[in-house]
Amino acid sequence: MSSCQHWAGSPTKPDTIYALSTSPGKAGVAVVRISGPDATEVLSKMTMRNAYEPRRAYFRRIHHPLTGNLLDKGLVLFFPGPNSFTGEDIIELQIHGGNAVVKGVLGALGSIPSFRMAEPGEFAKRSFDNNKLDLTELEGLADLLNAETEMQRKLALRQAEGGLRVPFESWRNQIIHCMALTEAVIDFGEDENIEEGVLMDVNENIKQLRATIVHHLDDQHAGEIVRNGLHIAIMGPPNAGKSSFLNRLAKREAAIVSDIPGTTRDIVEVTMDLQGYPVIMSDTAGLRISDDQVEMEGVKRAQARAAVADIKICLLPLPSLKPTQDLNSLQMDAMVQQIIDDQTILLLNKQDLLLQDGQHPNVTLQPLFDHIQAMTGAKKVYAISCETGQGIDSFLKDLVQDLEAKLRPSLANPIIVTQARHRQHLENCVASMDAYLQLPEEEIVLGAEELRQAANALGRITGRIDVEDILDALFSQFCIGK
Ligand SMILES: Nc1nc2c(ncn2[C@@H]2O[C@H](COP(=O)(O)OP(=O)(O)OP(=O)(O)O)[C@@H](O)[C@H]2O)c(=O)[nH]1
Ligand SMILES: [K+]
Ligand SMILES: [Mg+2]
Repeated sequence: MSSCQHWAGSPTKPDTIYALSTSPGKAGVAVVRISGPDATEVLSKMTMRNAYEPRRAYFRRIHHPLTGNLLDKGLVLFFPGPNSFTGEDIIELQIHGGNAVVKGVLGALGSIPSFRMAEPGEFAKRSFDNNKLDLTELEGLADLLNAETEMQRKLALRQAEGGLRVPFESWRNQIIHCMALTEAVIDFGEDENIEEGVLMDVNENIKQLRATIVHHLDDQHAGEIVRNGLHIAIMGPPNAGKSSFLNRLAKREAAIVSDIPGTTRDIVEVTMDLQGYPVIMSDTAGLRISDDQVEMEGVKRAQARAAVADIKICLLPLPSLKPTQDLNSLQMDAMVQQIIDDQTILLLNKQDLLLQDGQHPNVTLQPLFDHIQAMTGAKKVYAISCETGQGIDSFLKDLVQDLEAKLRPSLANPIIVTQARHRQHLENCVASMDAYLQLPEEEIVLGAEELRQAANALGRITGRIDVEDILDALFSQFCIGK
């Protein structure tokens, strides 16, 4: 047995890292990934063979690299750097997914001095450090691992494949080119070495680029909505059936339902997949003035949630609106009315009670709809029943249709902002370009500085500039082995 000397780390040589890349727990197959300078060496030792062709699977006995004990049998693959995920040599061991097998293999790798267990996201970090992926691609990869709905998956995949890196880097290069031309004019003046009209061309380029970026920012926040979920708040007076509504959509008893007004206090959130759109639906406390301090805190939270929601749904108990009586006598609670705006959808609930009454089975609700819409300024009105489910499908159908109409054009755009971070830097970039365009020609030195700022803003998105703080936050989202 050769001594451990071979494996000794050195200050210049990075550690070889390893991790279980599949989920821990009993499974048919477990994948262990190894990346770093000693990866190929350990493959030879563990399989007692050399000469592996890249990216081919070999069925091998897998031994402890130091003691030679047999650990398992499985497939091994070799991905030579730099054309691997991390840019380093990578070995993948596909072993049996039993706890003891995995523990044995990880333990064996851990016994090698230059080897250590990877930190969460460390494979991805190495790939970034070796310029295999930029920051937007890494973010896309993280989003892909977190994707819950079809839309999220598509968007994340597009970004992980360089959908943002390519255009953002090209924009940045254009600005840098403009900046270089500007600096040439500063250094040499407009003498014979510099073509005439250079600054005019620069201005024209910057104007066009500015228009392009502004166009991309005008996107209804479609990418951010798909990535983070659409926030819908359910509001209304006590006992309107808000919690019943949430439960019906969630298809489970997520919130407590009772005939006691003031049942819900805390906000109850349910995430759901609405035809590929991720939605975060919040049930809130019934709006009313109460002596109960806890209930009032719930009402405060409801109002705060309404203020930040993308869509507000207000439930009202339909029987209480007395649809057969004189509509002009209709009164609405001030607190409820206050929360309704032109983006609010009104759902008049408990329609079943109206029909059950038998007194007015054929009553048309249209005059009531029109009246209440005019009175509140709401966007749309529907009659529903959480008891029978009546009307809920047609409401949902319209909701998805509206959503599609609003978001689809932006989602079809290949360059789509998916994070507030991107938006912020793009806005900064536009602001610097504006500052540049407003400067008189004599202020060319300041102008060059503005262009530098504009380029830096884009560099921050792709991770060319000031990345450490973002990286720490990002890599901590990855699990170990990614
Ligand atoms: N008949 C009938 N009863 C309903 C319907 N929706 C809800 N209810 C009943 O109305 C009562 C109140 O329902 P909840 O869902 O607790 O109402 P809420 O708006 O969440 O009430 P708070 O949390 O107290 O504000 C319960 O007894 C429900 O069973 C409906 O469509 N038809
Ligand atoms: K209730
Ligand atoms: Mg409730």
